[in-house]
Amino acid sequence: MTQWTIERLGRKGDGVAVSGDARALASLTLPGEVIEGEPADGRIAAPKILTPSAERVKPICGHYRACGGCSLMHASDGFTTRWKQQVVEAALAARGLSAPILGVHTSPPRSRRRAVLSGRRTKKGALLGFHARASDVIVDLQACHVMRPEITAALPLLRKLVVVGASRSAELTLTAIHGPAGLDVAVTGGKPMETTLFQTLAGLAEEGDLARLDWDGQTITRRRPALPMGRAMVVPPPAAFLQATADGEAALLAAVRNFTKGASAIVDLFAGCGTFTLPLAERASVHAVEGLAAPLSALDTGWRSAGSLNRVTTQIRDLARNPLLPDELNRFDAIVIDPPRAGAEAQVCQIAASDVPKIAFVACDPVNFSRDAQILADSGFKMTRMLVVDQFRWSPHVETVAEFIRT
Ligand SMILES: C[S@@+](CC[C@H](N)C(=O)[O-])C[C@H]1O[C@@H](n2cnc3c(N)ncnc32)[C@H](O)[C@@H]1O
Repeated sequence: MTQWTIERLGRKGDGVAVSGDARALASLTLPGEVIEGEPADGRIAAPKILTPSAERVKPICGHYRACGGCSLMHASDGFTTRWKQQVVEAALAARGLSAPILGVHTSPPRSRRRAVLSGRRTKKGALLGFHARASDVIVDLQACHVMRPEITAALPLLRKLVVVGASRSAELTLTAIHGPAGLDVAVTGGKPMETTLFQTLAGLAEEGDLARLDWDGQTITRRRPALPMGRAMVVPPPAAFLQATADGEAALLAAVRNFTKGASAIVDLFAGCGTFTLPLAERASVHAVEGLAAPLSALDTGWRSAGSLNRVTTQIRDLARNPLLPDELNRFDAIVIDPPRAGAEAQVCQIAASDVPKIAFVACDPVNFSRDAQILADSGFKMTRMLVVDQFRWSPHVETVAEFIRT
């Protein structure tokens, strides 16, 4: 058997194992550990740990070895916090950038309010859970330490949905969101709706006391699954993007409020359902721009029913193909931008050419964020401070919110 030493963790949390000139990835390992194993396709699937790291802890979840939902549960919280901060610092340093990091905000266990699960029918019933590591096999989940307990408690009900609604070959995607009204479940990839299936689904929605059940676009609403966004209440479209934990959202929002302090006209780019727009409208007018019509419509309805907020306007626009131009941006005194993982290169180039004095930049991919940050730095913006936010505890994901000020 070959012995390897783990040099560091790669971006997806796997150990980079080194033996002489050879390199391979080894899951569930930590830097400095000596392991034994043979690689296949560049990966040591089941490494034997010969010298464990002092940062190694016993994973608290019985599914951990198999389930791909988590990949850093074998590391101490202190290690993971430092590692996530280093991931951000290294991505920035690769572009010659740095900024004071105000801290790392980590969401507590069992706080994930939005979970995307996979389901498949079997001869005996159904499999429901996350995929196994680097595999399309579903690990049947009985317990979970990341999701809110209300979602975990609903797993038997969700499994029933898979049994009645999945055809043998297809895999269902079930998005479960927990909010003040209860559970909001959206299923895609299911059998086509017909009368008997509708009656069964309505019965299951009642049995599980679901607030809403959406089946490939057909919706059973028992209660409106409204979520607070500042003083407004918003009913997001089924399976809508939301910040993964309420606690992480609060940390991001506090930073966004702080970084846009004093602005009276704000543009919120990639606005979604209004996570930032509606709270910011308590003290400024906000123009919300987003590529999808449904979340913007939910945002607008939430703003209208809240009543007492400043003016909010909305615009559906593809900001990758058709970014807001400098002339359009210059009527605002602050920009909030929260793009998807790919970042916002096209939009950031236009911001760089504008006169807007400050930006609150929320990002979920440190490498793409660093590319965009460099464009801003090259055009005279200074990255003055940032916060690292870890809403995906025990996973390699890391988010940031940064302040940019034009110098
Ligand atoms: C990371 S989410 C942020 C949403 C919102 N700021 C929030 O915190 O809930 C990114 C948003 O960008 C939108 N989006 C993705 N690609 C887009 C594009 N090319 N143009 C405009 N919006 C886009 C998505 O629909 C999604 O709402």
